Amino acid sequence: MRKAQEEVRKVIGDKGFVYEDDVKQLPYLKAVVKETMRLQPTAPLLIPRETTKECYIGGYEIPAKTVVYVNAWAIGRDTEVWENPYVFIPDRFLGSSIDLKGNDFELIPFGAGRRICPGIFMGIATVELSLSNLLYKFDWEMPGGMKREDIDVDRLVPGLVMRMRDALCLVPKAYAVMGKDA
Ligand code: HEM
Repeated sequence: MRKAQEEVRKVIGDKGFVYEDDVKQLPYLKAVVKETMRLQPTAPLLIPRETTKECYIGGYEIPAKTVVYVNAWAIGRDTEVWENPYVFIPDRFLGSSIDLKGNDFELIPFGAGRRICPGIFMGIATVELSLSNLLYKFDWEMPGGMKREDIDVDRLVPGLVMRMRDALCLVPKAYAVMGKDA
């Protein structure tokens, strides 16, 4: 978090607010978003699909009208694709051409192909913009007595959409930004 925060505060300076156009100057923050979506894709099994006709996937015969799930969560943790897949390393995306747009099948939190999420650009922009402003404007601390080890990001409520079982509560401390919009 500290590295992403330093980046955004350095790039935005005293401007007072991070705007959509500024985000392209925040490669580390973008890498943090990708790395988060790799490890914790919002829809771990995407949206179920049904085959319209018999087909073969990876050598397996799939009859017509079969419901198929694509496990984006498992792909994001595949040891054959990712080095140290269980470790949160945003730097792996710096200088890498892997994006979120469904071109790179090892990272598909928005799906891929004809039924890819049509809200992908709005989704990415919303996450990047809100995260960058939250890091720009506030310092974040654990609530009294809580330690990093007390947070288990893999303790989840099962469902179509991934959500932590224990809500993550952090304490914001306003950071003085001396800008026109502050
Ligand atoms: C971070 C934000 C978002 C994430 C992670 C996300 C993720 C996804 C995923 C994984 C799918 C299934 C794709 C597939 O099966 O290949 C999907 C489908 C869809 N998403 Fe999103 N989405 C996000 C934001 C949005 C927004 C902002 C909208 C609309 C404004 C939207 C509208 C839809 C719709 C309508 C579908 C169904 C598409 C279809 O089946 O043809 N999503 N999304």
